[in-house]
Amino acid sequence: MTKTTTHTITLNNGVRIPWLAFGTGTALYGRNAAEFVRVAIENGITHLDGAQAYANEDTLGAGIKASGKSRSELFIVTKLKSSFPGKTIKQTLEESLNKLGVDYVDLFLIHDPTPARKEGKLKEWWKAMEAVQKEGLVKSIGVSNFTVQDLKEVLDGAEIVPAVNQIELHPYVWKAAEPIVNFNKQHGIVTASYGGQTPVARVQGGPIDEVLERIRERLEKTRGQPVTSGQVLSKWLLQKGAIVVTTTSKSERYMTLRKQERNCIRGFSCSMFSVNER
Ligand SMILES: NC(=O)C1=CN([C@@H]2O[C@H](COP(=O)(O)OP(=O)(O)OC[C@H]3O[C@@H](n4cnc5c(N)ncnc54)[C@H](O)[C@@H]3O)[C@@H](O)[C@H]2O)C=CC1
Ligand SMILES: O=CCc1c[nH]c2ccccc12
Repeated sequence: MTKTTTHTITLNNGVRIPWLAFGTGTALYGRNAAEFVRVAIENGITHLDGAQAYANEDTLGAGIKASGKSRSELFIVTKLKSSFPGKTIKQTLEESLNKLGVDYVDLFLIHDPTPARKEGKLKEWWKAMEAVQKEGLVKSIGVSNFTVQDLKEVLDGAEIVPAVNQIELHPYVWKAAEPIVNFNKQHGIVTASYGGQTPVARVQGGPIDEVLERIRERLEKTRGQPVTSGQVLSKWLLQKGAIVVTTTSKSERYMTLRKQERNCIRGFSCSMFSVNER
């Protein structure tokens, strides 16, 4: 039986969040995610990143059920959609819990601040997020795609500090992201990253390709085992103190978490992708 990942980062409320998350957006957006989720959990992944906007919370729930894991063994995340006409934030969450087949989620994020920012409702949305945590429908609340300005507005008067700010993070956005990562850290907010594989998955031939290949070759030589560029990028994220939210629609790419966990603890880079990933 694959050992589940135990490498975690501690949130500002003492909750421990597994460092590696399987995402059900992007490659799995609007698709049946059940089998991918089940295989991810079978490979030891316990942190599952979902969203109301991904149109697949029901199949995320099906994959969780098919995994046979107990609720307490998993860290389940969903995100508040940007528009919910005629509904309260609590009502959208209750719909998510029903689709996921769970009584609570471990982390509930505001997915995108844009609509609330435009309507001057960021504080109002955050108060509603605080309320659902107090009611026990979620263990932790956080945000996603928040700027420093958005965070300052929410923190002014907040009873609960966001536990997480999930943002796009990889070397190509570091100049813009660094101030947000630093602000997160200064305020006890854990940075979760998405898009971490962009330099190899979406922007080949970019300016870091050469240095990425030099690092990959050096690690492969010193470690005496195959190393992928994706693993180097994951390690870069870990060194920034970030949670790594990634995904794949090719379940054969999974590396067992035992190998990843062992490599991570040894300070080696880790990725969900097989060592044959190119
Ligand atoms: N909060 C938000 O607004 C957002 C959240 N997310 C979450 O993060 C998750 C992961 O986001 P991604 O951008 O997909 O993560 P990512 O940047 O880690 O990319 C993963 C994708 O890259 C592909 N890949 C990896 N290595 C590759 C290689 N060497 N060559 C070609 N392709 C390669 C994989 O097959 C997979 O489809 C999403 O599923 C979602 O759950 C994603 C975007 C926005
Ligand atoms: O999370 C993935 C990117 C994203 C941000 N907002 C939305 C809304 C609908 C689908 C995907 C996304």
